[in-house]
Amino acid sequence: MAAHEALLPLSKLKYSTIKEISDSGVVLSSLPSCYACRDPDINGSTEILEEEVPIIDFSLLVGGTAKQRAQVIQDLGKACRDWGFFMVVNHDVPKRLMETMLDACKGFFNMREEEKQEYNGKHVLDPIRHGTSFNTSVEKFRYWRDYLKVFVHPHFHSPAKPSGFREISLEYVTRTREMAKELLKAIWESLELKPDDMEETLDLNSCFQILIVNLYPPCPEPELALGIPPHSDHGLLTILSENGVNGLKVEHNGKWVHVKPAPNSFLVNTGDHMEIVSNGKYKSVVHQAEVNASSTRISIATALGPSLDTVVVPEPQLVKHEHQLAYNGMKYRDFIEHQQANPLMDKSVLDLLKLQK
Ligand SMILES: O=C(O)CCC(=O)C(=O)O
Ligand SMILES: [Fe+2]
Repeated sequence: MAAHEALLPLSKLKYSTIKEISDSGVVLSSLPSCYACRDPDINGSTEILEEEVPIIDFSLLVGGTAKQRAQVIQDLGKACRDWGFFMVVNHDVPKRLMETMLDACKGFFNMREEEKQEYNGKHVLDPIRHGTSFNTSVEKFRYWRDYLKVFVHPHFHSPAKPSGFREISLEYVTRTREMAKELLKAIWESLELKPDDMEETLDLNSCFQILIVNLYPPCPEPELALGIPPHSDHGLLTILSENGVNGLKVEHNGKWVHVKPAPNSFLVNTGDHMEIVSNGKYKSVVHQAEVNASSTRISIATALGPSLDTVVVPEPQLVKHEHQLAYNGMKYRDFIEHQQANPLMDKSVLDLLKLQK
């Protein structure tokens, strides 16, 4: 890329993905203007909080004594109330599976652009989508990120290539779904709701699960760009792992916290549907992904929600206690479509459902 291409506006950019830019072999001395989505004078001054995120020991939840399980449920409740975010350690997803899944994801992004493009530019509810930024048809700027999004439950989908991706991703999403369901059950209990009601209320047998793989290649001026802008996730819980390169920031008490996960841990955040079903007791957490100048970051997010046809409303028991209904419901499919078809921004769809307090 010639030096002057760094100044080109979006409409003139000849590369379609970040991977293509970084593979082109030209060293970018500055960021192409269409990726300069933030003003360092403003963003540089947002306060960063150095705080440890809550840690949940999964082994004590599923294999501990009754007392230990009760303590983890209490800790989960506190993490959801105070943060909407926690790190899960001692889980039962094999380390080897986490590693092979990362390799399979690298394999996908390393395929030729023409092979990946088979999945480009389709409807936001298509079961397999590869793309760049978030939604380039509605964005003013681009984000420094390529993605692969795959619907994996109740119907499992997978790109046909690279070889092995289907088998590995099936195992990965199955194991992470089982873990997410255990966490959901415990969170439900922390709200003092009956666990038996959860499956039915959220139609979890047909729960919607999506796999999102994010690729963030090194960026020439990372302080001007973003991988993903501040947003909340649409589901109940999102389970995230990464390739050892940090970049996630979560909002906590009005400030940003850099998250540095322990090796082999999962990062878990509450989504908009957790906020709705809990009648606002457990808020979905706003988070963003930063990029850096030296290393490629890959994150693997898998989000679990109710079934696509469910209209989640606040649990009646919680409304009774708090004497006020805080949210309207919306069919989950419509909620997702709305979020994916518009610029990604904080809690924009959830805000539509909020009732005046
Ligand atoms: O890459 C990350 O750390 C965050 C990804 C994310 O927020 C998402 O995929 O919704
Ligand atoms: Fe997210």
